[in-house]
Amino acid sequence: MSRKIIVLDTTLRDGEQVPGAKLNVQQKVEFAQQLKRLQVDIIEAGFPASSAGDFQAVQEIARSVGDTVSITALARAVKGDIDAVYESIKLAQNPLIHIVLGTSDIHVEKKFSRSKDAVMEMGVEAVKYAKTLLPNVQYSTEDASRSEFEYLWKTIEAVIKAGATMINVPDTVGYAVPDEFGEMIRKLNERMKNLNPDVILSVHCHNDLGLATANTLSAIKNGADKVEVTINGLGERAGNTSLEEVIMALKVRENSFHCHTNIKSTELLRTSRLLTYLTGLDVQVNKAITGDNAFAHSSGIHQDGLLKDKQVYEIMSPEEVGAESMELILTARSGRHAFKNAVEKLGFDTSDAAEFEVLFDKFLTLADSKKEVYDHDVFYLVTNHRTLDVSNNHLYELESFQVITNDQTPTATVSLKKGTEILTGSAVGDGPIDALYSVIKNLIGHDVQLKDYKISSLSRGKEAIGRVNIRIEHNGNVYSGRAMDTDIIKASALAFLNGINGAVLDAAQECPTPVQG
Ligand SMILES: CC(=O)SCCNC(=O)CCNC(=O)[C@H](O)C(C)(C)COP(=O)(O)OP(=O)(O)OC[C@H]1O[C@@H](n2cnc3c(N)ncnc32)[C@H](O)[C@@H]1OP(=O)(O)O
Ligand SMILES: CC(C)C(=O)C(=O)O
Repeated sequence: MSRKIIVLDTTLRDGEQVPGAKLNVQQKVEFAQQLKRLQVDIIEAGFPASSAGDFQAVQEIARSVGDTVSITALARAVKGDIDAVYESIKLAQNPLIHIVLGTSDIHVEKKFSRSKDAVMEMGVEAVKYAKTLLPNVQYSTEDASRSEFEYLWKTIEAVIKAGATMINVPDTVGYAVPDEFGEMIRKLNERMKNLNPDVILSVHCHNDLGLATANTLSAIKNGADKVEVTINGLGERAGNTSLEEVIMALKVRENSFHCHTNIKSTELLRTSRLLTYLTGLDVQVNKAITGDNAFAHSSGIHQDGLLKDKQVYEIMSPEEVGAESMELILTARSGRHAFKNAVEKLGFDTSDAAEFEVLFDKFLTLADSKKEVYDHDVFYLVTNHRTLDVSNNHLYELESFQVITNDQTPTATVSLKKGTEILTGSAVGDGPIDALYSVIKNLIGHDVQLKDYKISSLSRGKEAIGRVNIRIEHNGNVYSGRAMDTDIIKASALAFLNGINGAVLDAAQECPTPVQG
C-alpha cells in the first residue's frame, strides 16, 4: 500500500528569510497561486507578527488561494505572534497555526536563560491558547536534532496532550546525518502512535552539510508522514530540503519508498523558474531536477547511449518535471485566444469583454518591445492594470534614455514617468551603468545603494536577450530587481527601476495611504 506524504511548502516563510529574497504582496500571491497549481497540501505563507507587510501578504494569500490549499504561518510561543497568525489566516478554509520553540540545551540555556521545565511550560501554554482559536495546531521543536532525546519526547508528549495536531521535528542547523535522524524519527513515531495515532509527524531539514534531502527521505522511510520543503531548496543559510528533489525521489524510487504525494510534477520547473524570476536568485546549473544542466547530456558516449535508448542515461524524463510546458511563449503574433488562455491559466477572470480588449492592447505593446512574453509577464500586466491608481502613481516607469560612453566621462540622460509627472536629468559616472544609475538615483531622490549587479544572456529565441538581476538596499532592507531586453543598457535601467518600485510598493504596504472620509 502506498502511503500519502503531506507536503508543506515554506518557500514564502523560510525561503523568504534569505537576504535578497524579499517579495512584495503581489509577488507572494503570484507565487502562492503557482504553489496551488503545483498542488502542495499546505502553504506556509509567512511570519505575520514580523511586519505589517508580511501580515498583509499572509492575509491576502489566505483569502485568494486558501480555498483548496491549507494555509499556515509561523509564531513564536508568544500570544501576540499567535494572534497575528490567527488573524491573518482565519479566512482560509483549512487554517493551521504553527508554533516554534527550541528544545535543545543550547536554545534553552543560551536563548531563554530559563529551566527546561519552564520552557516546556511556555510551549504547552502557547498550544493551549492556539487551540482556543483554531482546531489545527502544529508544534515545532526547534533544534530537535541537537536536543536531549528524553526531553524532546517529554515536550512532544506534553504539547500533544495540550492539543497539538502536528509535531514538526526540525534539523534547524543541518547537523543531522541520515541514519541518526531516521532512527530518531522511528523512535518518536513509535511513541506518538502509542500516545495518539491521529497526530501527524513531520520533518523540516536544513542543508548545512548538503544532507537535507537525504535526511528528509530517511525520515520518510522511518515513519514521517509530512515534509517541510522549499522550491530550489531556498532557505536560511545553505537552505532547506528542496521540494523538487524529494518529490522526484519518491516518484522515481517508488519501489523503495512506497509513498506518494499530491504534487503535480509537471509544474515543478515552472515553479522553480518563477521563483528565480521573482527573487533574482539563480539556480546552480547542476542542481538536481531544476538546474539548466539537469537534463543536458554533453559527452559522446552518453549521447550515443541516449540515441540508442533514453533509459541508458535518464532515470526520469524532462517532460515529467514540466520542461516541455516552459516552451509555450506568447509573441506579438499571438492572437486573442492564446492571450485569453494564458490569462485564464493564471487564474484571472476574463469575462469583462471591454477590459479584456484593453489588456490585449497592453499585451501587444509589451510583446512588440519584449518579443517573448512569459506567464509571469502576463501576470504583471494584469495585476498592474488592476492595481489601484493610487499605488500606480507611486511607481516609476522608464520614459526614455540615452547613454554616451567613452573612457573619460560616460554620461547618461534619463526621463522617468511617475504618474503624470515626467522627471528628466543627466549624470556622469565611472562607466555607462554607473552613470545610468546615478541619474536615476538623483531623479527619485531616495538613498538607494546598489549591492549586486549581474548580467547574463538568455539564449532561447533568435534575439539574444540580456537578463539583468540587481539587488539594492533601501532603508535597511534589500530588494531585488530584474529585467530582460535585447538592449542591455535598457535592461539595466529597467531592472534598477524594478528594484526601486519594489521598495516603493513595500513602503506603501507598511504605511498604507489613509482612507479619507
Ligand atoms: C528557525 C526559524 O527559522 S525561526 C523563524 C525565524 N523567523 C523570524 O525571525 C521572522 C522575522 N523576525 C522578526 O521579525 C523579529 O525577530 C520578531 C518580530 C519575531 C521579534 O522581534 P523583537 O521583538 O524585536 O525580538 P528579537 O528578534 O530582537 O529577539 C527575539 C526575542 O524572541 C525570543 N524568542 C525567540 N524564539 C522564541 C520562541 N520560539 N518563542 C518565544 N520567544 C522566542 C527571544 O528570546 C528574544 O526575546 P528577548 O528579547 O526576551 O531575549
Ligand atoms: C520554524 C522551524 C520549523 C524552522 O524553521 C527550523 O527549525 O529550522
